Amino acid sequence: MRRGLYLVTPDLLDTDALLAAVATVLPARPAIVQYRNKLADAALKREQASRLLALCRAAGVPLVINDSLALALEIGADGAHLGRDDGDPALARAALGPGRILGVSCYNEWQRAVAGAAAGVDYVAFGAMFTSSTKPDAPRAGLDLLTRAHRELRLPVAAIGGITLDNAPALVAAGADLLAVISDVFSAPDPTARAAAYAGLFD
Ligand SMILES: Cc1ncc(COP(=O)(O)OP(=O)(O)O)c(N)n1
Ligand SMILES: Cc1nc(C(=O)O)sc1CCOP(=O)(O)O
Ligand SMILES: [Mg+2]
Repeated sequence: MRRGLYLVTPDLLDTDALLAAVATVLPARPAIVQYRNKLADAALKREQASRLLALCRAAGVPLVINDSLALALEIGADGAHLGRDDGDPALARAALGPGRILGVSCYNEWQRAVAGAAAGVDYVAFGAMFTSSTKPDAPRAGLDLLTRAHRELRLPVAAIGGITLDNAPALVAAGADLLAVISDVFSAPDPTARAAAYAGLFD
């Protein structure tokens, strides 16, 4: 897995608008795109995820599905991202096989990262690193968790929550390999340039 920007999609119900938004940032070669939509129903999620998969495949960028291992398997996505209520990572690893990406949310809990590593995940994610307008009530995680995970787990470390181009260098310095971002890229005046600037942090 490459280090770099980990783009998470905004909650758009207009599928053409969603695809256009992601197409705009793919030239910046994000390390991963995650399909996340908290507003869509199951049928719309299936349609959006399938069309995003085709788009990301054409660009050579892996697409990971948030919340649903079943949807990831159904559409043949490149992986799944599981939160606290999204199932057992060890079972997900077995279902995905070794070749696809599995990530877990660890919030501010070190033990979740240790358990994820034991279950064979491909990355562990900590957050919220900063106050997030997308998820204002997310508990905050310290930079020390990134550093500890970088030192003690042989896994890529993702950071999420309130990340901006201004605070991102501190996360990379602390040990983050992946910067998971929604609003700072998709709400930027020039999302392509903003995504490229994130990629530049890993040169
Ligand atoms: C890379 C990454 N890290 C954490 C999350 C949060 O996942 P989760 O806890 O399942 O919360 P929701 O995203 O479903 O609101 C994530 N999506 N991606
Ligand atoms: C989806 C999500 N999960 C978080 C966590 O802390 O687990 S924070 C978050 C929102 C990320 O969006 P933005 O880049 O706009 O802050
Ligand atoms: Mg989730």
